[in-house]
Amino acid sequence: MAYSLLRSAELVSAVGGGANLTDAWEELLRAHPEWSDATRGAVRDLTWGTLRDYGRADPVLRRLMQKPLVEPWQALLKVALHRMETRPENLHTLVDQAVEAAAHGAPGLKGVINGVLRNVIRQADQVERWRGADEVARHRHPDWWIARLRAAWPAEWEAALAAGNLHPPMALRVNRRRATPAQVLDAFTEQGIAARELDNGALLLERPCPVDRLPGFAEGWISVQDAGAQWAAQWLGVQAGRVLDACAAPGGKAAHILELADVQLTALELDPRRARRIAENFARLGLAGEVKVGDARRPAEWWDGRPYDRILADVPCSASGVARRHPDIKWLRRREDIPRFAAQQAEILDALWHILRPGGTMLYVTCSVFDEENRGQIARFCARHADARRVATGGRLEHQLLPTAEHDGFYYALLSKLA
Ligand SMILES: C[S@@+](CC[C@H](N)C(=O)[O-])C[C@H]1O[C@@H](n2cnc3c(N)ncnc32)[C@H](O)[C@@H]1O
Repeated sequence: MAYSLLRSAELVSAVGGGANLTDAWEELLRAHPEWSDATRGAVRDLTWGTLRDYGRADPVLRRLMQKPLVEPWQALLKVALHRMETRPENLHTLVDQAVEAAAHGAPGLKGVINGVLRNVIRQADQVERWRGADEVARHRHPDWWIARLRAAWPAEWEAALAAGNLHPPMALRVNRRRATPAQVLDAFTEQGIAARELDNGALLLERPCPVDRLPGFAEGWISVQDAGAQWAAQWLGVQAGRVLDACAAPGGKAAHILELADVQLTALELDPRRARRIAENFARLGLAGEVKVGDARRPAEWWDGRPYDRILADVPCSASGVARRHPDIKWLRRREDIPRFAAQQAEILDALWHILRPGGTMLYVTCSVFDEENRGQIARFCARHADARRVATGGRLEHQLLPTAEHDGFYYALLSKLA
């Protein structure tokens, strides 16, 4: 336990210093090929959990300490507090393990760490009151994030924040070229895997499960894809013709389109490393689509001059709708990042509009919950382009999916270009 606490503290501390969690985690795994599944699981759970618990430690540590410890020891306290709150059995053993974690790297801090954590145990009721009185600790999101959501969604914001703190659900997309949802569910039942079908055909697992234990995964029957992302192919409404997925990696939505319709699809991606993952996914699923590396803002560099019938613009965004999967997002994003994302999205949309044929449609998608990237973005786009018309999908002109227990947060709006 001491070892896992320390490794997790180092990761939490790295994210606090601006590191991307996925990159830092992969680097750590490469450095420790000897780790057992149990060690990997323990470090991951502690780290992801502590980061999901944004703001829970601060009001406590602020009151119990005169000044923060140097890193990673302040992060060690946060990891320990997370563990104490989520697994309140054997608290004293946990404190001993946290002290043990400090013993080698910072023996001089053993006393402070011991004192702070034992105070947390002694003053448990007070600790709860401090957390209850602190909005950030209550909602586990940055204050500016809470304020934006509350202003935009006065009735829904609290439920959306609470759902954003849950362990993410695991949903699957069924490759309709190879199987039906009923066939997949039958195969799951035989293996004792509980799942159910949602409105849009996505399968929601009762409990997340490693993909290699899922029957049909290796055969390309299914892919992991959040249920909220599985509206894209349906709402883009593809049957035939030329389709561009302009921001395509790792290729989940592009593959879904190819599973549903015989179209000529180009999957464009700016990052060459990520573009390779699109090709790998197409190969596993037995799909034929063209993969191109290029910048959606600069069609002159990669476009063949023939307009597209349909464009999917699943643009880079704050990823605020999927923060429970990447909890470092809550620590790394700043309020001033949102207008930067919005400007980049507008640039992509404007460039893509020129290569859409008159009469064609473009589906705008983000995994953001912020208006500036969503409703506001589309309103500004329509004000700039007199030939843009909004088209209803699923009976509505736009869909802001806020995170729930079933799906992540997404925004969708379909635009058609006047012929
Ligand atoms: C939200 S993700 C796309 C997810 C993908 N559609 C799927 O369903 O699997 C956005 C992607 O756009 C890429 N991207 C960012 N800026 C881009 C640009 N200017 N042109 C093309 N791709 C870009 C990012 O590297 C990232 O892979």
